[in-house]
Amino acid sequence: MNNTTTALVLKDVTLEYPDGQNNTVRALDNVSLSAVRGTVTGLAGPSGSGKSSLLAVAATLIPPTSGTVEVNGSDVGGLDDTGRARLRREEIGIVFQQPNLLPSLTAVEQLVAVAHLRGESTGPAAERAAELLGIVGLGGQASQRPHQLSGGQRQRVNIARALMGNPSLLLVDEPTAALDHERSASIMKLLREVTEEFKVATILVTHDVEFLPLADVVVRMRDGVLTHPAPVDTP
Ligand SMILES: Nc1ncnc2c1ncn2[C@@H]1O[C@H](COP(=O)(O)OP(=O)(O)OP(=O)(O)O)[C@@H](O)[C@H]1O
Repeated sequence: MNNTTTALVLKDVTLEYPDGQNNTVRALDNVSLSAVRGTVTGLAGPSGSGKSSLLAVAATLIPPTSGTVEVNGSDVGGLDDTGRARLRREEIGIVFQQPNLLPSLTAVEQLVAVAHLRGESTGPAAERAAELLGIVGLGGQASQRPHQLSGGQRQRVNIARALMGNPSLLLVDEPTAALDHERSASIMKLLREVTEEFKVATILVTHDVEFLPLADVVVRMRDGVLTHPAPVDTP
């Protein structure tokens, strides 16, 4: 691990998808963006503007058509599949809209399963998992399975799970889409707190402009083009 303070650098990233008719759809158009550890970057923009595509490229799940992606100092373009998978495991936490927890596992087991994938042994992993669940406010729910948790609690498990690998970059896609206002506000507050506590660079895609002021930087997308940092109170 390089431990740079800038966890993500996208330089002139363009992403084109085939449209199925010998043409392409340009989802990202010359996007340049960097994200610093300990800060939240809010990413807003209308449906279809390219926000999920940007997260997928940053997550190293989709290679860009052109441009470069650096995660914690490593040039992703120079890595093979194994190298990218390792980088993802070691540097990137992902929180999707739906928590996608495994129905048969307890909250603590959801987190320990991630550690097992990284080759860690159960004892220290269970200790770290319990600590993380405490931090996200679920100290008393460690033995509960997803169906015994509320939507907000499930999203908290999801966030704790994403932090389990000690990432430098946390990519969060519409984390409150399925939650009521009060739960949304507390999830956003939690994301702010863990960003500072774990010194992750958080990129937060949200439709909910009400929560954008909690971001340190707000960027907006339109038609694949990034509108560069705007004041957080810009409507
Ligand atoms: N797998 C794909 N194949 C072809 N086109 C795609 C694919 N995924 C996305 N697109 C297109 O790329 C553009 C950007 O889509 P993207 O999902 O990144 O936008 P978004 O801002 O995340 O939208 P939303 O807010 O609705 O999730 C859109 O025109 C979309 O139709």
